[in-house]
Amino acid sequence: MEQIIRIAVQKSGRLSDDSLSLIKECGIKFYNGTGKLKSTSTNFPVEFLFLRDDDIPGYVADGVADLGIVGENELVEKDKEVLTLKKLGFSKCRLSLAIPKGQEYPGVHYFQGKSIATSYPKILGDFLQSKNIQAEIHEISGSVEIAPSIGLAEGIFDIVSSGSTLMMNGLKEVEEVFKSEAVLIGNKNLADWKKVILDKLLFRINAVQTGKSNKYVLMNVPNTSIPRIIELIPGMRSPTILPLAQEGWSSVHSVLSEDQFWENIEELRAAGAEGILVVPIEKMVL
Ligand SMILES: Nc1ncnc2c1ncn2[C@@H]1O[C@H](COP(=O)(O)OP(=O)(O)OP(=O)(O)O)[C@@H](O)[C@H]1O
Ligand SMILES: O=P(O)(O)OC[C@H]1O[C@H](OP(=O)(O)OP(=O)(O)O)[C@H](O)[C@@H]1O
Ligand SMILES: [Mg+2]
Repeated sequence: MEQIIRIAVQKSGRLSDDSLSLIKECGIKFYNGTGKLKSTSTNFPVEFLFLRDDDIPGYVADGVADLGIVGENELVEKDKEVLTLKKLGFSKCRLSLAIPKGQEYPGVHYFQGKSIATSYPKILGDFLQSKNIQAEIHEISGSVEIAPSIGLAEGIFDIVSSGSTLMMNGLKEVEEVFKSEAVLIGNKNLADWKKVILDKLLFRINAVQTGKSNKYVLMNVPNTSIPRIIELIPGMRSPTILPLAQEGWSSVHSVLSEDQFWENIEELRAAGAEGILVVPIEKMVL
């Protein structure tokens, strides 16, 4: 039998598009037709399981799936024994306490004796305990923001990203408790041959992530400025310098992180750089 590993990804929701894009950017091809809950890649030894995100930590802990992509919020809430292998940088959000907009908020003791609706009873319970607050946790599975307006609870504890769902429901965020993003998780007892496949996958993910956080930068520079420009943009090893057709000028190429580019842009121009182009990098292997 061919040796393949299983990766659990969310079937549809806030994680699924970015999870599938990352897999595709890693050059892994698979068929993803609607309704198909299992798919084997045609060019990488992996099978995908498309699941509810709630089930992913448990499936990975039990070894039904070897790897999974899930939000840290769900991972910590489910409290399963798995390895966190890599932060993936998407589906960033936070878990926060919120109360009706018109209420005054004197501090976290506001919640003493109150009722709070949430889909994250464990994370909320741990937070309240750490603050020595007794509150009634009312677990509901979705549409948590509706709870105060229908008299179900006095406050809520739920996912916030832009804050627009809170605003639309007359609520305000008062305590940020937990920051989350998507992570790649793995079973704790992967066989050695599975670890070999995992290493290949991590290598590809790293190349995609490093590419995304860097830019290829090209600029025209008078030759007299080249030493100063090299100081400003050292590049991976050192910049490439090619002569322009016009005497006394060169084209300087380098790889920079986006932040570094913006930090140095004024100095680059002051040093005489012009015609500066910034180009995205698809993959980068250091
Ligand atoms: N508004 C948001 N912005 C960014 N990330 C989010 C947002 N909402 C949720 N997430 C992240 O994406 C994960 C999945 O969110 P989603 O709303 O798709 O979950 P779900 O409704 O529980 O899906 P499922 O049907 O798979 O159980 C969350 O656990 C969280 O990590
Ligand atoms: O701060 P915001 O940008 O408004 O995002 C927060 C909302 O996003 C998620 O719900 P989603 O829209 O995914 O719907 P769901 O209830 O189906 O999970 C989450 O449950 C919040 O309700
Ligand atoms: Mg879910």
